Amino acid sequence: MQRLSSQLQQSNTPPELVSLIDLIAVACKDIAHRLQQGAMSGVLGSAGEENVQGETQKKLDVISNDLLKDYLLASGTVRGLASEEEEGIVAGSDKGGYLVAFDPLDGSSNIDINSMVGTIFSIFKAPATDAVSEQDFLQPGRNQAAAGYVLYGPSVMLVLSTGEGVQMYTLDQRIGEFVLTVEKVAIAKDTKEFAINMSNQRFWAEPMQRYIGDLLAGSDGPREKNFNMRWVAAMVADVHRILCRGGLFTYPWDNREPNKPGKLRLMYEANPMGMLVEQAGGLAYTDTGPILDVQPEQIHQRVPVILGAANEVATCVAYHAK
Ligand SMILES: O=P(O)(O)OC[C@H]1O[C@](O)(COP(=O)(O)O)[C@@H](O)[C@@H]1O
Ligand SMILES: [Mg+2]
Ligand SMILES: [Mg+2]
Repeated sequence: MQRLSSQLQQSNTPPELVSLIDLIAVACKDIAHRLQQGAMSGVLGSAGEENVQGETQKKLDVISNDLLKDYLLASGTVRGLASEEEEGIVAGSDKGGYLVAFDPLDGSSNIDINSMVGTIFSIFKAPATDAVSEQDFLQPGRNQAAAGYVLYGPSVMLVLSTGEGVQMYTLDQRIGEFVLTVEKVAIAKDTKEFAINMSNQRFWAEPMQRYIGDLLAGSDGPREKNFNMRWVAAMVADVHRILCRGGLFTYPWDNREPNKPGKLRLMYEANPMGMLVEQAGGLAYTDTGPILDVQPEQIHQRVPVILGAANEVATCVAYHAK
């Protein structure tokens, strides 16, 4: 049985990064415990506040954010934090070598129906500056030192990349430790499964209308095969399915709010998932090219996302080039 920290110590991961990932794992075990207690822990429902993006915060969004913040800031390994639930960056220790961006609770509308949610994180090396600023975070995802998520499902799983492929760990509740359960994740290049919120169909741009239209036409259409569709409404769970059994996931631009480039956030949703998908042999694109090459302009920036099976992502992207 290979535990998370011993597995990381055996790889080329710097010791400070091992401690940081370990700490994120500890915070997520705490979040998992509160989720499992459900209504008994009094954490369900809305906190009655809005976050910086005008969305209602769930109590658990706030609790998960505070837990991660407290654990990480106490550690001394973190120079600064950025979170979906924090308007600006939060300064950490001057001696900390890393910056962490996170979505403390992804898919939070699933909490009240006891469905899957997760925590997504992205880690960069902190540049050598005197005082940490938002500018330090605005690095392309290609620079990530590590990225991953914890999925709170029937089992609690930590999925991680430090740039040497993607590993999956499962929380062994008997010993309270994440143990290695998948050593090398690989996404098949072709697929017959896609994930998109179909209720937004009439709002999509024309290339996405055409692409999805051709998938829906199945064996009678130009793709000459039938496609299945899934949508969990938690990116973390939809991407987990893709890492386990393949597929394509997209949250495209749509014209409901034309000024917003998409729904998903670059720094703590698209970038970390982009790294995992590329490290597993898939592709992760936005409308201008690979997600990991996007130069961020602000920490809460949104991007259209198309990721998963390499050949299918390339096909979808080609519709946009026509
Ligand atoms: O409800 P929709 O429009 O289908 O959106 C679902 C998407 O929204 C998200 O829940 C956004 O994440 P948060 O819950 O962290 O805001 C994604 O995880 C998911 O893919
Ligand atoms: Mg999210
Ligand atoms: Mg969230």
